[in-house]
Amino acid sequence: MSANKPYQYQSGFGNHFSSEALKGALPEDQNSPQRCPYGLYAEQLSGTAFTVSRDQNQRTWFYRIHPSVMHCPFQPYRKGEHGILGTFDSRTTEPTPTQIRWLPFEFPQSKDVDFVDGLHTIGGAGDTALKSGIAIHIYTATVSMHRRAFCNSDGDILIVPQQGCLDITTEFGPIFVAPNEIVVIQRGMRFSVTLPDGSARGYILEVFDGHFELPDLGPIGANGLANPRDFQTPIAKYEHTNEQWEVVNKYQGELFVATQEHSPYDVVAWHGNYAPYKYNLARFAAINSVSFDHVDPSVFTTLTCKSAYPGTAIADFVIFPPRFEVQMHTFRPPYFHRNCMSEFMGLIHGEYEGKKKGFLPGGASLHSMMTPHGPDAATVEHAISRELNPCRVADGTQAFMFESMFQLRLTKWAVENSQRDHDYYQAWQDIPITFNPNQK
Ligand SMILES: O=C(O)Cc1cc(O)ccc1O
Ligand SMILES: [Fe+2]
Repeated sequence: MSANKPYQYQSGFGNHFSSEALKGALPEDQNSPQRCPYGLYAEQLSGTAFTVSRDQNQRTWFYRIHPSVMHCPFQPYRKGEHGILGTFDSRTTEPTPTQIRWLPFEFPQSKDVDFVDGLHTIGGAGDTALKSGIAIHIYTATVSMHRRAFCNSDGDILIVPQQGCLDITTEFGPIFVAPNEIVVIQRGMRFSVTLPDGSARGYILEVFDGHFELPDLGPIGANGLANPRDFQTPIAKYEHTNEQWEVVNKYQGELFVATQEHSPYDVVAWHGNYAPYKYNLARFAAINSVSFDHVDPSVFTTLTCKSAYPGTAIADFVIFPPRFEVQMHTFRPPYFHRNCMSEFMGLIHGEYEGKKKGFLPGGASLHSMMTPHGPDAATVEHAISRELNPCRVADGTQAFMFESMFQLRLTKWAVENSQRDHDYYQAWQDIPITFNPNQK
């Protein structure tokens, strides 16, 4: 893994940021001067409807060399060939309540698959056109994007790199993310992914409505979990070239491409609160039970995309961080359960505390709404017989969960994937049955 490049960032979550690569490029007293400093053009990027309440309103003003409208018409790109979906109905996807697990997703054989071509939708719910639902994607890429930008009109994406760093150029400036960090790139933002390690694999959660926020802390108080100051937003950096670029636009789950004679990364300055950010999962300040019983994993919510139902998320991004476990007279692993939310899990590195076998870095599992699941037999055997001394759990490990109020449907790619573990149900078949009516 390459070292984190010394990029500079602005710190804070949801701040009104401002950044200029050329001193004086930001108009000082207004957004849209008749003529902007240095002859730049002002362009607004809206992340919420103009009229949403002030506390929800998100937008950014770019000061750029070319207005981004200077491009040729969009044409279909790899229609019917790419692996991406934006609508999840009976024509395209199938539901299954069975527990599903995938071994690590395979890299493409060919050495010319970039981040866009290497995207595969696993499943999702709803429809981008109605701005209702989510999608979960996997990326496996073997080459950097070359004079090509990606732009998603369908929603915000949260990228979880699992293998390989991503050096991401955005309209807001460069962001460098390594495994164990995440990056959120919101609807409509152009970005290009370079692979400093030659290849990369990871997971993507896409929400078709709303934006990710920090969860409320309630009785926890003012600090803890993901702290706002640990979120990092890039600073402006521009290039002025007249080479030909492609902008690949995901719109309604389809891809379209347009060419233009300038770099999309010609933003000299910007200000606003609609901006991408990264976060290092090692910064998560975990809160948990220090007495007894297993606490629900919601204590590990890192980011949440709220629905209209208070407390019920369109999607939560939950992590299982290294920590101490100290609960007495307690079955310590994740409990057996059936959930009214869908649970998609991935593993960045290490071994998940609920599974001794088969859940591997770069793989995934799906426990659908109300589908029974829990620790595997080997984990149970250990948990019911071990000594409950305080100890470290999940050291050297980082698992995560995309938890959603929606019922997910799976793509053919996911269902028929060569990495699907058809024996997953075996994980629970040897759980020791210890019932004895004569011994309490
Ligand atoms: O199913 C899982 O492994 C995720 C999970 C972890 C946990 O600690 C409690 C509940 C839960 O769904
Ligand atoms: Fe679960």
